[in-house]
Amino acid sequence: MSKVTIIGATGRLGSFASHAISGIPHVDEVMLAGRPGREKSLMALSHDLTDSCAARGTGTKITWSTSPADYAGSDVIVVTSGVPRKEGQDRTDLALENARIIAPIAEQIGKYAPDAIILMITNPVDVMTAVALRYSGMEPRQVFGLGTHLDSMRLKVLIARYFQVHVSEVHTRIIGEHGESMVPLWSATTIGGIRISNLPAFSDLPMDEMVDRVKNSGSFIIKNSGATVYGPGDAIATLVQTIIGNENRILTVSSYVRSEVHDIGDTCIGVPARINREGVVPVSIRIEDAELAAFGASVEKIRALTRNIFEKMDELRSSG
Ligand SMILES: NC(=O)C1=CN([C@@H]2O[C@H](COP(=O)(O)OP(=O)(O)OC[C@H]3O[C@@H](n4cnc5c(N)ncnc54)[C@H](O)[C@@H]3O)[C@@H](O)[C@H]2O)C=CC1
Ligand SMILES: O=C([O-])CC(=O)C(=O)O
Repeated sequence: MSKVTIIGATGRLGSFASHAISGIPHVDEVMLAGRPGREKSLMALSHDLTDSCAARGTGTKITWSTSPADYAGSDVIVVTSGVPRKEGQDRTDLALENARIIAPIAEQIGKYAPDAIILMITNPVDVMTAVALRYSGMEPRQVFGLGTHLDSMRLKVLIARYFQVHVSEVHTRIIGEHGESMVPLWSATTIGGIRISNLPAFSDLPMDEMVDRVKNSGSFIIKNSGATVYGPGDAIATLVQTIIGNENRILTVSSYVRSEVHDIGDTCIGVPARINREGVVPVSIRIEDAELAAFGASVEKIRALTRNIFEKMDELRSSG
């Protein structure tokens, strides 16, 4: 029996992610969670998703709750609660506002579902993963964020199109911040198992344009359609399936890094990590000098922002 809870389920991303998760094999229950006052919306969504499961012929049970006590028994808890950015904003602009929303949610998860695995989505996702880790009191392996998994998928599609190959032939990773300082690992990019730099077309590859397109993907979609929904929603479902199916895949997610990448760490940031039912553990890697310098800068940026948010949260709490 597997139960997956989505906190923030009435939101644009939360509702589509709930739909995607309800189709994962061996997910028996999807619980839609939200704040008191959202009962009608949660109930209506649960009816709609139940109809969807009936139409797809799946037996997934859809439940809903506004009580954190009902987080109990969850194997995975996906958190999408919080404010999304508006056109012109950077994800980091949301840090304090969303930390104030995520901290109490994380405390309730730590209280009622201390054995669950938390998948953090709320932006800025690296900082919110650290907030969830701190306030849930859970172990680092139990708390991770969507990180640069979606960015890696966005880059993968661009590379596949350029080389006119099926996406499954491309392996690539973006590490670091889910944001401006993200770092593409061209040294870890292969096509059909061949390192990309060994292919003749590599010298003409518009690498900077491709990375800019990935960096601007979220803001482009938000500007023109209001929110990113299907890309992150299906990426969330992939991660949930990897946990529930105990798949041991290595995906690039925001995880607490100690020393796995050239001893740089003490922050939550996007790195390759092994994911299974026990949770998420970063994989030790060595990368090229230029990539390392960029990753170091990205870690410093996120570590400084995270510390700043922790200090502000401490001040807010001590002033009542
Ligand atoms: N990491 C990633 O790749 C992605 C992250 N996101 C992030 O996910 C979050 C949600 O995005 P959307 O679903 O588009 O937003 P939305 O506005 O449609 O939904 C927000 C959800 O949060 C809840 N919420 C808002 N304020 C709250 C509060 N004070 N306490 C408790 N719950 C509250 C709302 O009830 C709603 O369920 C944003 O922070 C967004 O930036 C979105 C897409 C991709
Ligand atoms: O861009 C945003 O704010 C939402 C997000 O993180 C993404 O889709 O990459």
